[in-house]
Amino acid sequence: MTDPLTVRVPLDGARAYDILIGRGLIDAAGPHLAALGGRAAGIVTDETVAPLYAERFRAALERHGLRTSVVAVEPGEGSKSYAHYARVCDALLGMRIERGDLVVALGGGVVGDLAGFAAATLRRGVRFVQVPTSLLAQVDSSVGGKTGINSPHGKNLIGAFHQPRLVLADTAALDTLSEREMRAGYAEVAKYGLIGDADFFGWCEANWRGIFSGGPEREEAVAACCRAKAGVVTRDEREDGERALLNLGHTFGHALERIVGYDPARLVHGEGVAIGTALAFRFSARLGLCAGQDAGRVANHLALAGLPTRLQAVPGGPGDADALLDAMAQDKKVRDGALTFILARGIGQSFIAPGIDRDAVRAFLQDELAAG
Ligand SMILES: O=C(O)C(=O)C[C@@H](O)[C@H](O)[C@H](O)COP(=O)(O)O
Repeated sequence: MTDPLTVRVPLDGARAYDILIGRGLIDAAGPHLAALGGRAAGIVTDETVAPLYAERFRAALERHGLRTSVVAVEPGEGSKSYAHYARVCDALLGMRIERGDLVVALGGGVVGDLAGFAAATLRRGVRFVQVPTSLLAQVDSSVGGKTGINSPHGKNLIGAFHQPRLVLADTAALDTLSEREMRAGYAEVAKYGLIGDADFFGWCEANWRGIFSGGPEREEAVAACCRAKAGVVTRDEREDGERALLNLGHTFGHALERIVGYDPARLVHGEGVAIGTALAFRFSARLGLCAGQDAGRVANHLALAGLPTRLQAVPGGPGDADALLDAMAQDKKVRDGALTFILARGIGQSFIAPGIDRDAVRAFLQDELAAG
């Protein structure tokens, strides 16, 4: 393999860590994990990823003296549940994973969030490594230490901040991703441009096909997103301020995921984010904050990449405006009962907008639903 790109997340002292990005890192993982110390690695994965990579990954670690065991959950958001969390914790305990050992997430965002939460709580905290195998996890969820599971009340409502010690993003793993999962991850790539980097969004408009097809644009995009996220997380690790910007599109998106019961046949996270991002821009335009032209440009680009941008695109329907508002009421950004949205003054000019009036949101959603 060629030398991977490295992005540093410069948190305090020993909590700083590297994100390595490149093709072939799954097979080359041994020395990187062995260098962290520990005798054993408890690998958490899912039943789609396991047959593709688990044996190769285990062999790579065992060649470097690590004892390995694997627990695989069902693929999909449904595994971010109390029942699966308990199963994973008990499996890791059954493997005798100690505090000095490693819990490793080998998979997409669901596996990373679930394994990370298990690592955060097992023996009150075991060291954790992310080996993300989806675009979404490589550009976003594997970095920054947000871990957790869903509740019937809403998305990611039970969780902990637990930073990984290392992230290995093997971009060759994306070659086996379905077109749909690739698109879903791309919604988070575009998000980084829309939050604070208009040039990066322009670059995405020109280069997104290369990310999908596995050209050098793929590593460039993963590194650009990780660099942006590393900066935000280092400045505001626990989301007291700026980090909330990373939630662009997520207030609407999480509500949609809850409405479909986290059913991946209807909606996956990135699709919810794509619809939510288009809505956030149209809502900003309606409030007179950003030009309608910008909202149109965002929706056009997401649609060109094959992503949904309208509520009506949710199979089985998105519920009515009140159902959506009800789902949003449990958003973690709610303060004193009022909704906080991430809105935009233009492309690359997102900002945190607290105290958003529910009636304004209801009227907007009703118009969106009526637009057909
Ligand atoms: O890392 C963050 O901070 C994010 O908000 C990134 C999001 O894209 C990601 O989906 C995150 O897991 C959502 O977190 P939540 O706090 O809104 O549940």
